[in-house]
Amino acid sequence: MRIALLGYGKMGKTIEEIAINRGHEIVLKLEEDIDTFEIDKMDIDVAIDFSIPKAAFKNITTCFKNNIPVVCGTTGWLDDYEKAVEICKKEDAAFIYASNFSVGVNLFFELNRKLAKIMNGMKDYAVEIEEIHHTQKQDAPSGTAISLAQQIITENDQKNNWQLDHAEADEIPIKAKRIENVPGTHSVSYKSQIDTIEIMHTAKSREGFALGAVVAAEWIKEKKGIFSMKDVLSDQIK
Ligand SMILES: NC(=O)C1=CN([C@@H]2O[C@H](COP(=O)(O)OP(=O)(O)OC[C@H]3O[C@@H](n4cnc5c(N)ncnc54)[C@H](O)[C@@H]3O)[C@@H](O)[C@H]2O)C=CC1
Ligand SMILES: O=C(O)C1=N[C@H](C(=O)O)C[C@H](O)C1
Repeated sequence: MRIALLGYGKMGKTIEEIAINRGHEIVLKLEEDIDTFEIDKMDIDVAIDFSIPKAAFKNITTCFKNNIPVVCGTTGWLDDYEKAVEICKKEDAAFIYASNFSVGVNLFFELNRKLAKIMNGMKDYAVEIEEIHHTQKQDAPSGTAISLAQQIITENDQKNNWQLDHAEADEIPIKAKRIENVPGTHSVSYKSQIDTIEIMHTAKSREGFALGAVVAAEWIKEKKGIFSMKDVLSDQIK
């Protein structure tokens, strides 16, 4: 596959290594405005966007307009997600966004959903999410923490929203910590006066995120439409 990397930072470089090992070719390493490249002439099979929040929407929609399928892992731009979906449909293109591409976190999402269902109505327990990332991260809370909160909100009759740090009774508090070199740690805890129930995912490196993004790119190459990582992993995660 001929892959365009939209964003060539920590994730772009890890994806490059894995993609080449899987027999793909990197034909573009974008670190600036996408308009400076004639991507319509580059014969790109799939674009993988791990850039920055303010560049993601333009990168992605430029690809849709040039009939290039997009895998996007950039977080912190989701206010424009619905607009991107509309453009994708209008252009008959293909799109996968995931706040987290690792298989481990997608298993963790399933666990979170099930635990949220069990804990719904357990009034002695207060739910809380914590995420820890490296100090260069531009957005807070992490996209993964927002996905975890949205899953809990779907299952929990008492919670309608999430809030960074201090939350009202109907909100889930998310704590975001920044510590040098941490690739990504997420926990969901339910605390009562007498005990705590906690689930946690700890990424040991960026390899899982990058491998998931390359697998998603291989999966979406010949498809049209809007997909999720759950679609990509449907054979593995029931
Ligand atoms: N969904 C997932 O599984 C994961 C998502 N992420 C997200 O991916 C994004 C990138 O993460 P990192 O690689 O760690 O960040 P990074 O800061 O190392 O890399 C970002 C790159 O984007 C480039 N860039 C700046 N302006 C650009 C533009 N207009 N077009 C294209 N590229 C541009 C920068 O030069 C930089 O090289 C973040 O939003 C992060 O939250 C990170 C890890 C996993
Ligand atoms: O910025 C990162 O590094 C990460 N971002 C993603 C997020 O915001 O959830 C995924 C992963 O945790 C690493």
